[in-house]
Amino acid sequence: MILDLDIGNTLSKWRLKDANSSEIRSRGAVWTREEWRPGSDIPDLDVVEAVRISSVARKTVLQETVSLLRRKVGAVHVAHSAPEALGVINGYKEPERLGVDRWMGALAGYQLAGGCCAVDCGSAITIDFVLPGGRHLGGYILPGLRLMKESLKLGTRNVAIDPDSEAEELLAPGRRTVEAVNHGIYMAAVSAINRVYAEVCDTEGVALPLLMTGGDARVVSRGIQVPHAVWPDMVYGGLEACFPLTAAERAGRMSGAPYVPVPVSLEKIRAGLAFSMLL
Ligand SMILES: Nc1ncnc2c1ncn2[C@@H]1O[C@H](COP(=O)(O)OP(=O)(O)O)[C@@H](O)[C@H]1O
Ligand SMILES: CC(C)(COP(=O)(O)O)[C@@H](O)C(=O)NCCC(=O)O
Ligand SMILES: [K+]
Repeated sequence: MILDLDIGNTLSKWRLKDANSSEIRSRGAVWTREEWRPGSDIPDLDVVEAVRISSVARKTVLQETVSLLRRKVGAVHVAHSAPEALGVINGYKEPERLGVDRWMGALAGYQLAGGCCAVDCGSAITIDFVLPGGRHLGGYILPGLRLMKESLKLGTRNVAIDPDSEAEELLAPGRRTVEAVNHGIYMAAVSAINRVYAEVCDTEGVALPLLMTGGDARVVSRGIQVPHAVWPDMVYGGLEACFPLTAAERAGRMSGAPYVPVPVSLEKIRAGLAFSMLL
């Protein structure tokens, strides 16, 4: 079994993948905290022959996790942001400072779709661009839905957006504080993604496939008008691409990868942008 770990600022996600059949056998998440420990909802390490880790948590969390795992598992692979990997050139001036979850998403998106816009809606919302040919442009970081809500301190922090809500409902003016807050932050997230996508495609002269991941991807995606795909395992896809262990992975296949969304034409993207700016 292969254990894949995606340690975010809020949640540490894991999944167990069968090295022979490539099937995902189980998955789960625990709060990111001092140390990642095998426990009730975390897999039994006896069946694990290799671990792959993407972590944006504090260095000590990663160090402790790795030293715990190294005692029990033969192969522990830790992903790092690099100046170049798998045909993608990191756009950061200091490439190692790019969040490794963003780097994993960019690599996975590039492997799947050639160029892409990779959006990760977690504690933060990140929007990264990779052009066909592999140049990563860098990206945008904004607070995630939960962080935006917590920063307001209006006593609404415990009333989450219902992930099953329709976008239309969430974009309407709120008529109570909690509704005004939820609809406001939803509007902020959705309009930022729509706008950034259109602006960068316009500037670069290319309509890029849009891929979304993260805990809030499903609800945010309902407000995104252009074609896109939600890929919950996108960060894991980057781990598979960087550290291929199975035959399927060595052939470039990533578990749970979606069909590549066909973007609308650049003309349509530009028309939408002009319309929204009343040009
Ligand atoms: N069951 C859940 N528990 C906690 N957060 C959730 C849950 N479902 C959705 N979320 C949302 O997902 C976010 C965490 O998403 P995730 O992509 O795991 O973040 P990160 O990678 O930053 O840890 C939270 O900030 C919250 O808005
Ligand atoms: C931007 C992030 C906080 C997003 O993390 P997440 O919301 O997935 O927990 C993370 O990618 C990070 O710590 N990045 C380092 C800074 C940067 O990418 O520029
Ligand atoms: K994120």
